[in-house]
Amino acid sequence: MAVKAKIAPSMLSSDFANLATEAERMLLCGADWLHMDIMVIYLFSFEKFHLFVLFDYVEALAKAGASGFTFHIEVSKDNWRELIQSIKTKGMRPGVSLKPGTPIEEVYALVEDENPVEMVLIMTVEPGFGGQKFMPEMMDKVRALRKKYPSLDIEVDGGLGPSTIEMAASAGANCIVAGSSIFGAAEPAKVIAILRESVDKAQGS
Ligand SMILES: O=C(CO)[C@@H](O)[C@H](O)COP(=O)(O)O
Ligand SMILES: [Fe+2]
Repeated sequence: MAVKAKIAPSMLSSDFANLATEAERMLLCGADWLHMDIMVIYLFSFEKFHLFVLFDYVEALAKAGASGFTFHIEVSKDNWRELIQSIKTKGMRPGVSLKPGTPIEEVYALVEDENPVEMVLIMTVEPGFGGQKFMPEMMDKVRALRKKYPSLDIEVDGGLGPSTIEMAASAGANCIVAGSSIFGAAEPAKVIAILRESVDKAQGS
């Protein structure tokens, strides 16, 4: 079953002093979603972090009008069921993300649960900052996931642009996060169109 292309400019590469204007500009350029990374530096214990802070963010993001909330499996191993439920209760789409070193098998339970995530985000760089090099070896994870779940939204994030999109799209990714390749382009609309065409072609739509 073909899945729809979703192109999501990563606001981490935008002009932070003009976020609203940048967001509007991306939507006018054809973006489907806006991708916001939230990185929390915590100075207390890991357990306290995931018990209190993560759920506070669900509340805050819902209030701010987010349509989806994707959490990292690495910090949610013990409470992902409650997290998915609270994201859905707040009217957002739940997604799970995994870092390059995390095996893809770790998210299968979340996709197959009776109250499942609706998207899996495969990081194609180490989380942290924009402008890093795409990791092609992550495409094995994308292929494995697409083979198992033909209609799942599979997102990739990190180093995506016109020179790497073929690898991601042909492996089966349909949701594409791109920061520097879009915000650094003279014509962002063209880059968004190239990313979309590549996904559409691979999906046969
Ligand atoms: O989550 C992250 C980085 O941690 C990303 O969303 C980057 O912001 C993507 O930027 P590019 O690699 O596309 O420049
Ligand atoms: Fe990101």
